[in-house]
Amino acid sequence: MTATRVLVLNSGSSSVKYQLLDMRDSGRLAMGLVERIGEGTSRLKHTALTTGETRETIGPIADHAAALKAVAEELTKDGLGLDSPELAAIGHRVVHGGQQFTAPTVIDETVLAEIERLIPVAPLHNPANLIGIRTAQALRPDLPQVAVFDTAFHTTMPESAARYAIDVKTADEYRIRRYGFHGTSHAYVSRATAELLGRAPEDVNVIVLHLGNGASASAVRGGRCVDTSMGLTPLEGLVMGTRSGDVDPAVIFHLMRVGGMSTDEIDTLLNKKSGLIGLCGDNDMREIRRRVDEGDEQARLAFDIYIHRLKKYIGAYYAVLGRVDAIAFTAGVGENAAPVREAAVAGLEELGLAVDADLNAARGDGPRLVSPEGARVAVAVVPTDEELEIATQTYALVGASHDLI
Ligand SMILES: Nc1ncnc2c1ncn2[C@@H]1O[C@H](COP(=O)(O)OP(=O)(O)O)[C@@H](O)[C@H]1O
Ligand SMILES: CC(=O)OP(=O)(O)O
Ligand SMILES: [Mg+2]
Repeated sequence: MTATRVLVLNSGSSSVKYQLLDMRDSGRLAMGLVERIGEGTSRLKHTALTTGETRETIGPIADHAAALKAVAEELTKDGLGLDSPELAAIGHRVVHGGQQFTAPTVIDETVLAEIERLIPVAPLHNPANLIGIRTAQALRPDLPQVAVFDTAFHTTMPESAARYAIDVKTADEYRIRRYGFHGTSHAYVSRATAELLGRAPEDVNVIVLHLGNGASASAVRGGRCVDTSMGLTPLEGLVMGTRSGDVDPAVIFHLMRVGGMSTDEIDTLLNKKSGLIGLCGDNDMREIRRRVDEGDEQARLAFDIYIHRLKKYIGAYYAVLGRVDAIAFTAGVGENAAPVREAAVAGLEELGLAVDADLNAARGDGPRLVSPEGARVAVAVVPTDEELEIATQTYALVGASHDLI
């Protein structure tokens, strides 16, 4: 039997998203999400697309290993268990791959050691990714496990964009540079945007705005990333759900010297208690918009700061690219929050940027244009699909060799 299925695991700091796909037609067989891992009331939502059935389980799931075992049990109930001979590989999202990993990679002990070495620069993400890999290896030791790195797409950035202006010797010793993240999404969305325009990716310059709980922008010239807003870690750049994005680094010295705060306290402050939640107590854009519409001043200011930063990056990447064919909004906020898209391009008509109010307000599933007809720069909503991209890259790497077995 030819093995054509790929299981994709996207392990976040407190969640696991997963999809099982059949790569003959890239169709989804099952998908789901485990949320609030390690909290009292974890939630597993599983959908078998083969039957259309959805099951939801609420109850404690102590850690990522327990979460993956619960996922494996759900798949087994639908006859899609991990013991299936049709499974060709398991693909894992790995957030930090440093400079070394520029492409999807079959995981061995050396790769695992490198992912582990990078934990200090992705403390929220790489540990969860490692547990996902080790648990999957224990369940199917015979299968190829593939790492698809968030950082890989950004390794094409020129040194002028990737380097910080700090002492070269120190930077090299500690490998301090801009790595960038969400690369799988930036790659998928920039390609899908070119397709939406009916043009080859090589001919198109796109600014991709990945606005989820974590958020990042990238400048993509002819299919290659030339700049991105996240840096050494996923803390830099845009205002996010709980992360500050850009701050003057001296804020940290000030909090240490004057505020008496420890390194860990400042790390937690900037990664978990800042961004939208730090500014107004909510990190969900739906709730923030509801409060703005009710006249809540604090939510209004949080929204305005979020938009101001976004607009600065649009302007910066416009300048980096010189010519922009499209701006693509993606991820939870980018795909769903029409007021964010409208506000982000408001006043940029001189740059050829605008949204059509009706198109922008309309809902839709697939990629779509929201700019007025004939606009110089296309403004698009392009749903991301990191799991499909990971499955495609995983199968491209191992599918062909597996067929020979
Ligand atoms: N209908 C909506 N309107 C506005 N914002 C939304 C909507 N749906 C989701 N979001 C936003 O998307 C965020 C989650 O985005 P997502 O890309 O799933 O993030 P992550 O992958 O980082 O968990 C939510 O926190 C919320 O702010
Ligand atoms: C790298 C990163 O920020 O990922 P996420 O948005 O999933 O937290
Ligand atoms: Mg995400």
